Amino acid sequence: MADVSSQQVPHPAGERLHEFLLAAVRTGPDRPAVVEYAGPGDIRTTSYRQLARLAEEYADALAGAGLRVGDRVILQSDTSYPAIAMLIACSSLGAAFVPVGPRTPAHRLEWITGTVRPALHLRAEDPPPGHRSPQVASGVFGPDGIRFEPRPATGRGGGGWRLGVETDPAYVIFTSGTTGHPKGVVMSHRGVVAFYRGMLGCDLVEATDRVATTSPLQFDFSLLDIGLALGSGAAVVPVPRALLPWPRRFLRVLAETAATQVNGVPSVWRQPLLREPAMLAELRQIRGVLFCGEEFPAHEVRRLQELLPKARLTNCYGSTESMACSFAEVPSPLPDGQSRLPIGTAHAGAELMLVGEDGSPVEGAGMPGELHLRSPALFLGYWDDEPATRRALVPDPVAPWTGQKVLRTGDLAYRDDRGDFYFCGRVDSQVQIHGNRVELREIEHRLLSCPGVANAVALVVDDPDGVPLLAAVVVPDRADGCVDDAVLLSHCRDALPDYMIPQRVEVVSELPCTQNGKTDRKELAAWCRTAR
Ligand SMILES: Nc1ncnc2c1ncn2[C@@H]1O[C@H](COS(=O)(=O)NC(=O)C[C@H](N)c2cccc(Br)c2)[C@@H](O)[C@H]1O
Repeated sequence: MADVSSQQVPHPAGERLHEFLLAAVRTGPDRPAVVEYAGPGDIRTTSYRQLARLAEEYADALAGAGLRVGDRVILQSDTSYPAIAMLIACSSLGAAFVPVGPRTPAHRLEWITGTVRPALHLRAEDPPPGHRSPQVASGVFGPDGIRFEPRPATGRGGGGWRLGVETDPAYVIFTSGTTGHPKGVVMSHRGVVAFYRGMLGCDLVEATDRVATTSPLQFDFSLLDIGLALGSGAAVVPVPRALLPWPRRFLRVLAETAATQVNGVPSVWRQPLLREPAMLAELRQIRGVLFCGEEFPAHEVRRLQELLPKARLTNCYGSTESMACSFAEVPSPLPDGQSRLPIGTAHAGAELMLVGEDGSPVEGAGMPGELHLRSPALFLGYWDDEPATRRALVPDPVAPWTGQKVLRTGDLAYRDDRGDFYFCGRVDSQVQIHGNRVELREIEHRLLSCPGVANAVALVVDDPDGVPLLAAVVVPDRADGCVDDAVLLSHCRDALPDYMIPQRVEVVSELPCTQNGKTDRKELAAWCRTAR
């Protein structure tokens, strides 16, 4: 029987993902590891011992089917007890898992399959009808084991047997790529565990906590939640994704599972804040809220702080190429007039620095620069894409002669006089409007500060004659769904130069979101081109 919890104590610096995630099985085998909401009044709890046992069962079945170190496994599932056991099993065999959502479009699945050439495609039980690559062995897995269809050939030829090591890929996550094809971010065991160790240094969670995760498995935020909970000896609470759009059902899951920490992108809070504030305020057991992925509008942060005064809000910043890299506690209450949240400084063991357009470090407070990250948690590279990797992992601007590579984030930020960083947009979201350099985020912050506005995006769209113009898409925070354009534009004129005043205002009931819950700016730009 494969022993995934690795009884021998691993070298403290040499842990792989499964050893990190199951370490608590030695100190509290019967403590809850996963708490699942199966319906009103139906809460199912799995202990660390049970999780380790299912992972061992999976690992034995996968090894018996010929899975080897270095193989890739497509893991098509939401976050769940079996999915967590499966990623632990893959890790123990040295196989990299490639998480994809249950409803991944066929062409995307085909692209990913053709790119990573997986040995196996595993789908959670009762999967929705979807794409299957006939040439890839596949199986369905659940709490009772794996059912292979048809059973993959065992003992496949070619390639020698070897031990898995910490520098091997632990997973490959596909993120949207500017080339129109997704890019595979390859993270090693060493990188993930280094990130987890840095995160645990922030003391965000205790062993008695229950960490609700609202992100899909293919978004590495879910892997943060799993590592944060299991690495702390606490429990993971997967919030069923089908319930997320319904605030009352979402909040009921948090209540019935007694979640004490709730993690997710800012947009998961928009509807509960607007439609169920009283129900949210009753969740007094929530002592922590962690969010990441994009800026959380300040007025929504203030509202959340009013409703959950005991909760510690943490703004987590980072990109999939390093999982994340900073965890900043949000001041409570957020000072009046402060519209930006700090992203803080890098977690222990990593360092964020600003680099100017001339490639030299930017030191002074208030001076903008591009964030670069020096860290042991950097990704190995983009799968089979050396040119893209070289653009992301660049020579250390401070000491290029050392050969150390740092991550060029593409994010703009500045330091305050205490040394905390503040995100201020993407390098590529700087646009030129009639020759003027415009930072779209600056316009968005002004729009968001206008009374009656719940959310807003500024973007450049071409008018019918192909001339670029500045558009604002605004979500009202009033039930009547109205926003007075004149008031909005006058509010902008009070603070922005003429060339930054939106030339077009569209009002929508809500903004389109990506699979990961972030505002989908590409979709919005396409919509603006067709609107009117
Ligand atoms: N807290 C912020 N304020 C503002 N802008 C943010 C924040 N966190 C990101 N971003 C933006 O999102 C970009 C990256 O996008 S990404 O690669 O899809 N990854 C993500 O969003 C999620 C990212 N992997 C992540 C973040 C936290 C925890 C985990 Br675990 C994972 C960054 O480069 C930033 O532009």
